Amino acid sequence: MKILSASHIRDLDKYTIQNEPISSLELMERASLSFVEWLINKFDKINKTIVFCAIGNNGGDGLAISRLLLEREYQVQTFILHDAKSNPTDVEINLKRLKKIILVQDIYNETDIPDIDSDSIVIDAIFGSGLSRPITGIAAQVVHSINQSKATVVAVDIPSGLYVDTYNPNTTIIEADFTVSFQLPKLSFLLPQNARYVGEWHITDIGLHADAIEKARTSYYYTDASIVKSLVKKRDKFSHKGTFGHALLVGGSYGKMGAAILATRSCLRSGIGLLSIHIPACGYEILQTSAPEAMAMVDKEEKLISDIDIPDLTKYTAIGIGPGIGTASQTAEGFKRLLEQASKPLVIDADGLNLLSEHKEWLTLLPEESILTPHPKEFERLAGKTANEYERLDVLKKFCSDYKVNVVLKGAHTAVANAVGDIYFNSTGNPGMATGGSGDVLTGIITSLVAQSYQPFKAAVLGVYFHGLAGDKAAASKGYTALIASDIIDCLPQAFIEFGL
Ligand SMILES: NC(=O)C1=CN([C@@H]2O[C@H](COP(=O)(O)OP(=O)(O)OC[C@H]3O[C@@H](n4cnc5c(N)ncnc54)[C@H](OP(=O)(O)O)[C@@H]3O)[C@@H](O)[C@H]2O)[C@@H](O)CC1
Ligand SMILES: [K+]
Repeated sequence: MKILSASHIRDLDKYTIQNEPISSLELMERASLSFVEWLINKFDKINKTIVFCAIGNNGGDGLAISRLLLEREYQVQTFILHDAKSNPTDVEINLKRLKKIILVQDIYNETDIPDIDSDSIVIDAIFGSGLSRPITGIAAQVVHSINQSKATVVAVDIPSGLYVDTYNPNTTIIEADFTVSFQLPKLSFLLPQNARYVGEWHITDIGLHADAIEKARTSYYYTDASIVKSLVKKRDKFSHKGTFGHALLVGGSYGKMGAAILATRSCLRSGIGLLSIHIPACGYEILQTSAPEAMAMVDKEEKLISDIDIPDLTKYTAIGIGPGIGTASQTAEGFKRLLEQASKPLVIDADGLNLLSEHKEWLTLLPEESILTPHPKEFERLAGKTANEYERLDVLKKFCSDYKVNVVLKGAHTAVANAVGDIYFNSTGNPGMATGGSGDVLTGIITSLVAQSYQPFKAAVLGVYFHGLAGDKAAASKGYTALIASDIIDCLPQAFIEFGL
């Protein structure tokens, strides 16, 4: 799915009305109906709904939602906040329609704000994607009352006060439990700093013009199943193990062989043809017993990786390095030599990233299109601090462009960025995956996909998606608390099978 800016959404709205047999009023009705259907489906029992509207189109949705709920015999109280401007026509029509059924109560000042019962559902239809400045005045007081209440809050399209795609310095924002958004996810939903405002979010399809969505230019995407389907390559019956590449993984040190093993096992489970592992000598038996499908090469050092003196690097179709290697000076030397010798993109994780942030001058040695997989703290060490997560996206784009690399910035919606400024936010995964070794599993998956000749950025997008999907399948049987990294590997087959792979 594409993620569009507020102005693109406005254009899309206009284009749909001009090019489809639908009026703006009908589109408002369709959006409102999709919201009501979601709400009724979600809550078995609805005691009372309190709908707060302003006079933009988001408020118009609120008025139509009120009517649709009343028609379905739910108890509804509707409040409307006025400002000096006249209402847009569709809002005016919906207000008239609603006033025929119930009394719509005006809010002009603080005394007009109702008490909000804890067992009610508040529907926030104050401001939507047309918010153009921070909320002040009486609207801000309404937002505070809603936030202070114990009621369940469901936002229409976007929590009032939150911008679609830019940073909110002001904090007068609805803290919704749920957000039901129309057609496309909004950039703000994907940034952890907004989680407390957005709550659990859902998208409803309101039939905005598909061609216009297709043509809209954006650098932000939400990696869903349809994107994944368009990227994956099926195996044909004449393929042999040479077709699926030969990966090299460099990992492990004394006490951290587990990281190398996890990456090895996930790489094997992700379709690799052949896999060689370079490990410290102490890891030889561990590796041969826990992953007999892989070929082991040992370092001259017993407990750590030093030389990475690997003959004929060119025979490997991908190289992954980092899991469990530590940051000893001999390892750093070996890592640097690998950077100098490698001509194909590398996949770099964990201690590999720490070595890079300790030696930033090595960033220029990275082969083009390499994939770095930092979590936010590691990224901060590599690229510097940022004031907020919107700014971090800009820094992420610049970093990728400066060094011509791909970065997988890990998080709840992992962001995969490339050198031309595209960012794909992931849709799979769960909090149970924040567990030791999860990152090593991801390194193995991405290395495997690069080795199978997926273009590195696509390999990263797919790897992140399948890692999350396997994690979701693991969580379905193990739950979040008990989930461990090996469970993710165990569920990779199911994740691939879901896409016919
Ligand atoms: N996308 C789609 O296809 C569809 C969209 N639909 C719905 O439309 C919504 C977008 O509607 P919208 O553009 O009318 O914007 P919305 O947020 O309701 O109000 C903006 C109004 O408030 C004003 N205003 C702004 N900030 C303010 C502030 N801080 N304090 C006070 N006033 C402020 C602003 O005025 P101005 O900026 O000109 O001063 C303007 O008058 C969208 O979220 C969705 O719910 C569906 O109905 C159908 C399909
Ligand atoms: K809203």
